[in-house]
Amino acid sequence: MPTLAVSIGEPSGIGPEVIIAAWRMRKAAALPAFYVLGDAALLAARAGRLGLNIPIVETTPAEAAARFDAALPVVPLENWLVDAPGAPAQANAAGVIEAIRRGVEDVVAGRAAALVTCPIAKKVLYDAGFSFPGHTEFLGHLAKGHTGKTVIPVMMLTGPDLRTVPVTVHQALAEVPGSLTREMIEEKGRIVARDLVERFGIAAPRIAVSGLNPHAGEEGSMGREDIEIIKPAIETLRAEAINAFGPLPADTLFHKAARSAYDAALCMYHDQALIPVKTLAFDETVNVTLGLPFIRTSPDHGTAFDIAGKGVARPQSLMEAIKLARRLADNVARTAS
Ligand SMILES: NC(=O)C1=CN([C@@H]2O[C@H](COP(=O)(O)OP(=O)(O)OC[C@H]3O[C@@H](n4cnc5c(N)ncnc54)[C@H](O)[C@@H]3O)[C@@H](O)[C@H]2O)C=CC1
Ligand SMILES: NCC(=O)COP(=O)(O)O
Repeated sequence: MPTLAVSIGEPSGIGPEVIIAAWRMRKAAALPAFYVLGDAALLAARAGRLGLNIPIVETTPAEAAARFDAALPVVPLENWLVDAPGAPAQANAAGVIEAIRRGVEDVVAGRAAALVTCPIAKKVLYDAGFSFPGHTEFLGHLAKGHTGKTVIPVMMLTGPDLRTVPVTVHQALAEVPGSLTREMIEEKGRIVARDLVERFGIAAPRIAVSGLNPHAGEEGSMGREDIEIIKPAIETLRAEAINAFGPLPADTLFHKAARSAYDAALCMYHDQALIPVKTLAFDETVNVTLGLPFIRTSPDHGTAFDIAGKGVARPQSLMEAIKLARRLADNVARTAS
């Protein structure tokens, strides 16, 4: 069984040090084997800054699992990365993008079982000409390039007690009402329902759908999107035997009793989905992309430039992302065999 690929993400953020910390905790945490698509010199430099002297080995995806116990396996990139914690450099952008692209190539070719991505600094990449809002959309584009099929990548945050999916993702709040469509809600609802069954093993997923406006629009008096866009989308999903229900007022969707009524909440915009799950379990939550022809997970946090290089970044979310990637890849392999 192939091992997991981990893309290094933004080198000036906490990615390199949470990778190092996760590898150091591999035995205690029973972490599945992985290799880093990155730069061994950068990882050694970051370890040195933290007063650590860890063995790092340059290797290949095929040999990484056998090396994992004794050293942190690194599959080197063609682009060089500079270690400057807290000070992102545009010069690193090519390597950051290469790591993601190479990870997808490895998974598609069967050299890796799944891809785990460390956080990128979106603005740094935009300034270097990167034209995708984030990993999610870039991975959809790469997947289409490999398969020739249209791919709708769907962001889901999954924590111990809550899964949430933003229907609109990386866009200005002012643009959300105008861009929200019935088709978008239906497409994402279908993918969530399918992947909860096929990847997460939930036989009959229950999908709560939030409203957009306060009180889900208060019968149209506080906005009409809930009635005109969200409700018809739910009806379509239900007609397809998907157990979606709502639109529900978002302010009462996430308390403990409410959470027990669904397996995932389909939310209308980024913060509506991400605030509750990160507030409940910042260190345990994982970002997973549904709808791709391969498994991709990521820690829920970002680059955390404010603490990069200080040795205080917690690796738990990355470790959960690694464990989930392994579990999902194994589920998919079991179903296919
Ligand atoms: N998957 C990805 O590539 C993601 C990338 N980002 C990017 O990260 C950058 C910074 O985003 P922010 O909103 O500031 O969020 P952030 O998650 O980087 O930081 C928010 C706060 O949480 C703290 N924090 C984050 N992770 C931590 C950890 N593992 N241990 C201890 N403290 C931690 C930080 O120090 C900071 O105070 C942005 O450019 C954003 O686009 C954000 C989220 C996900
Ligand atoms: N806020 C979530 C986030 O920014 C992660 O985005 P992506 O890079 O996984 O698409």
